[in-house]
Amino acid sequence: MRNLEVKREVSTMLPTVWGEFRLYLYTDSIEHREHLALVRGHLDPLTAVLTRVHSECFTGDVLGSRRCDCGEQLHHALDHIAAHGQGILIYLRQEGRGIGLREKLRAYNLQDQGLDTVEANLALGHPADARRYDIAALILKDLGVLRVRLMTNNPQKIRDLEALGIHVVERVPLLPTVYPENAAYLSSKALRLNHWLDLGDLPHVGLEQPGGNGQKPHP
Ligand SMILES: Nc1nc2c(ncn2[C@@H]2O[C@H](COP(=O)(O)OP(=O)(O)OP(=O)(O)O)[C@@H](O)[C@H]2O)c(=O)[nH]1
Ligand SMILES: [Zn+2]
Repeated sequence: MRNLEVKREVSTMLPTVWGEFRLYLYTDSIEHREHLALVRGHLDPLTAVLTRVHSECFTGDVLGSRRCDCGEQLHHALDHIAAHGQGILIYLRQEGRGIGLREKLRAYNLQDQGLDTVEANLALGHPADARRYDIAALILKDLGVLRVRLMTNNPQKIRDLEALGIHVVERVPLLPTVYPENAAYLSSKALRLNHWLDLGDLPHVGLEQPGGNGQKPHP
């Protein structure tokens, strides 16, 4: 089998609502997908860099879907990087936990019939999570980054990056808002995928907060 490599194809400046970033476009040598790294500030190889490794979610990231917390996590990660003045967001093209958009939308229909996010993937003949982080590790190494403060709630992502030679010196939580439309999905992430999410501690909108004092909208 061919060795996985990433190739830096283009680097350009990108002014955004979160300020100015350098945007790198990489291709991988296996599936020839285009992955992105958005870099703010000077990356000091001796300092652990505030980093988000984000998996593509067209419905959440672009359309603002409330079925999931992806769009909010993306924006929170960019808020943190902007506030810190330095950091990296890697955008991996592994839509739908690696099963692709078409299959994710089919999985949504199964979830509407009562399956949870894991059961729906399995019913369609896919693994619960088909993602890989080796491309992210190679991009970080290409950028000279071996130590990160990783913005995530996903313990598996940390284990995978550590196994690939990226030292996660700190986990920075990304706490989503609980809406009626994503409550079941967030609790499946906690219970079935072991994410560090305690729904009782999260801000709730349009739902009674379990053990809390009612509605607390996200600022
Ligand atoms: N198959 C499937 N994929 C989903 C579903 N909801 C979100 N996704 C995808 O899941 C990926 C994001 O994964 P998450 O589990 O939300 O988060 P994570 O990246 O593992 O963990 P964090 O670092 O904490 O965000 C994106 O690729 C989304 O498209 C779903 O119900 N089914
Ligand atoms: Zn999503």
